[in-house]
Amino acid sequence: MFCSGLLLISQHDRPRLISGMFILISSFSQKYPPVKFLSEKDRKRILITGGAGFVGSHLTDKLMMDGHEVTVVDNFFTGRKRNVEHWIGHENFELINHDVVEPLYIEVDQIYHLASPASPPNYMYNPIKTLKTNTIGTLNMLGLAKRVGARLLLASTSEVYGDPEVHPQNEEYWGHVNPIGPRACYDEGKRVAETMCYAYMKQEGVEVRVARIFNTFGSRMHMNDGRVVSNFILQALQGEPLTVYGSGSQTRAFQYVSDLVNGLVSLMNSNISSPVNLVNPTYRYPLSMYFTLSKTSDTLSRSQIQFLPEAQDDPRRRRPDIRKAKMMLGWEPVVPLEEGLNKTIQYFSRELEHQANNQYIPKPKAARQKKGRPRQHN
Ligand SMILES: O=c1ccn([C@@H]2O[C@H](COP(=O)(O)OP(=O)(O)O[C@H]3OC[C@@H](O)[C@H](O)[C@H]3O)[C@@H](O)[C@H]2O)c(=O)[nH]1
Repeated sequence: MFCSGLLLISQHDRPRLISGMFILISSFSQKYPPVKFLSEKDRKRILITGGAGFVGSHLTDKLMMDGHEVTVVDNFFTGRKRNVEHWIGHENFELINHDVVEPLYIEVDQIYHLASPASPPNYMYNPIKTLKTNTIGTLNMLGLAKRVGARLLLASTSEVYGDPEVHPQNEEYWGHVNPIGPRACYDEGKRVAETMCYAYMKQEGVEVRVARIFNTFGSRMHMNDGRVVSNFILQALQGEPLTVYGSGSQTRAFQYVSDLVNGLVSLMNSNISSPVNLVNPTYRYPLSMYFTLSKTSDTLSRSQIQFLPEAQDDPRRRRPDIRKAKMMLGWEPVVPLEEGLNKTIQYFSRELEHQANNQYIPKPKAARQKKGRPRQHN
């Protein structure tokens, strides 16, 4: 049939028809990453809000490969179709362009509620929207969980501890947050999201899980993310000085994204309804991160440092206690910092190549800083 049709079309149109046939054939034979077979009893219908984002897309990969049916909902503010495009068309996968600030009516067994910008420049970009996402968005997802009897895991944050006055921070610590500062839209947004989870649990019997996620890095971070690891790597790869805010002596604990994803899945499937810290507890200063990066790559070791004014309300010390996750989930991070950084450097190198081919190289975003002249250092 195709051949006889081909005889009737012009010489000019032939290549177009042939390339159309090629797309059709290749879309039928599309290869997906390997997916386990799960029986009806074990296979869950899982919703991931923010599933096209940095963490959400890695979680999507794990749950898809484990054999579940995954629905990703994203408004694509910081998420990207590219992050999940390898699943599009798979019978277990669905991608919905939807903002959680609007209600959603679907049937699911579990909800991983990750939707929210997470890096300081992104969540400060539109603080009202960040508040709406974390409050109205969380109410909508808890309402959905209640209606369909699903379990909901909230991606909360170490930022609920604010600028901590107690070290290390275990889950009992109530935190030290400035409720009217520039970070409040996220810190307080996540704090009230936690409050909502426990109100729905107590009043409506909704099963909730709360992960307090500390600094996470890895592939699929946005080029414009603005957090320290992506900024340092991108700046170094582009031969620019690394921007250190303040003295560079603030402390943070970092984890590679695959460790976090395993922690989220363990928590969801555990019986722990109280909050759990998830991170690699080895903590570092931004400056020491620079020295680790220098050891990891020659290009990075040649970088200069530029000291800029400190970011407003930047937590001075963050030092997690993860004994609860270890004891109650049997989870602990396994990817060494250097190995994670190496993978992330490779990812950003490829991204830069890709962007260069498209003649577009976005610059990392800067944090909102205190006023004052930058200090001069070498
Ligand atoms: O270019 C930079 C970026 C950041 N920094 C500093 O590096 C430290 C870490 O900053 P990041 O922006 O990576 O991350 P933050 O710790 O401020 O916030 C993060 O915390 C935990 C997560 O849950 C949150 O999603 C994220 O907001 C801060 O002290 C910051 O001032 C720099 O010195 N230079």
